Amino acid sequence: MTKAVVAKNVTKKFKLYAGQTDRLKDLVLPGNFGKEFYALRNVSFEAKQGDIIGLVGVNGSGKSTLSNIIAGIVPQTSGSIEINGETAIIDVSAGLNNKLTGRENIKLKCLMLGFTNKEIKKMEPEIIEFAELETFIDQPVKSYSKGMKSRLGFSINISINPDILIVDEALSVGDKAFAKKSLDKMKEFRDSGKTMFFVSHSSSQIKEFCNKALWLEFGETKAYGDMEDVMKEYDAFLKKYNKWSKKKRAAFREEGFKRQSLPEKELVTMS
Ligand SMILES: Nc1ncnc2c1ncn2[C@@H]1O[C@H](COP(=O)(O)OP(=O)(O)OP(=O)(O)O)[C@@H](O)[C@H]1O
Repeated sequence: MTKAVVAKNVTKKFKLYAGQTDRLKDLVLPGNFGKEFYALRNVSFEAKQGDIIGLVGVNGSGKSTLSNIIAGIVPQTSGSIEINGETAIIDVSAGLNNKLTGRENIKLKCLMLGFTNKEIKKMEPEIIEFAELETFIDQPVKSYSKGMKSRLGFSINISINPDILIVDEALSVGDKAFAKKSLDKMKEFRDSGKTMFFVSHSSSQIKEFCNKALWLEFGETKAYGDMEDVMKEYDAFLKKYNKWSKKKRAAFREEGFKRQSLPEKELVTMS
């Protein structure tokens, strides 16, 4: 079967600065100011065409960073990622232009993807109807609520029918009815044999929806493979994690954060 995405040792480093002075020094002076921080480290996986992959992990584990790299929004620092096909990302901040109206945003996004004016005119009513924005579509997006923006972003990105769809917590905003409608639309997309990455804090959504899962912990791969195997392990971890005291959770995060700040050569393989 065709490979949709092949990631090899994908690593994303950010620089953390103690303050603005450090940031400026790092820009203009020789030497190294600020502290390197690994948002992702050596993440490798293969997704076949038609795979629906759930990205799981506690807050800050690197799910959004990986989503943005797969979508081509941010580059990785090292490692490689091969993407076979057109990607689109749906996330709560949706990448909409606030100064433009809803309708202009639809046009802009579709033009950027190479659709013709005729094709856009045909797609437009469907996008507006799905987003339930008929009355507001000619208002600037800056006047929209978070839920309205998220509905518009969802509707545009699913309608352009990409080969690979990345959905980052898109169902967490807005009302239940829209979440259900979106999930149904995503099922249609899945059943047409497309590839999808699905970030959700809801284990049950991942279980309902995905055939594979990638569990990230502090930017590293904790497990990847068959959804049932990975989710069994992840749910067992969550059960344990949720019972921990605040202090124990903070210590766990502190330990992880320390590890994410370690240079590659000092890293010992995670158990
Ligand atoms: N631009 C940035 N500069 C510095 N650090 C960043 C940047 N973007 C993300 N990070 C850090 O990288 C780590 C991974 O963040 P990311 O948002 O990918 O995690 P996540 O698993 O999606 O989290 P959540 O579930 O809370 O959305 C976090 O520690 C975050 O603070």
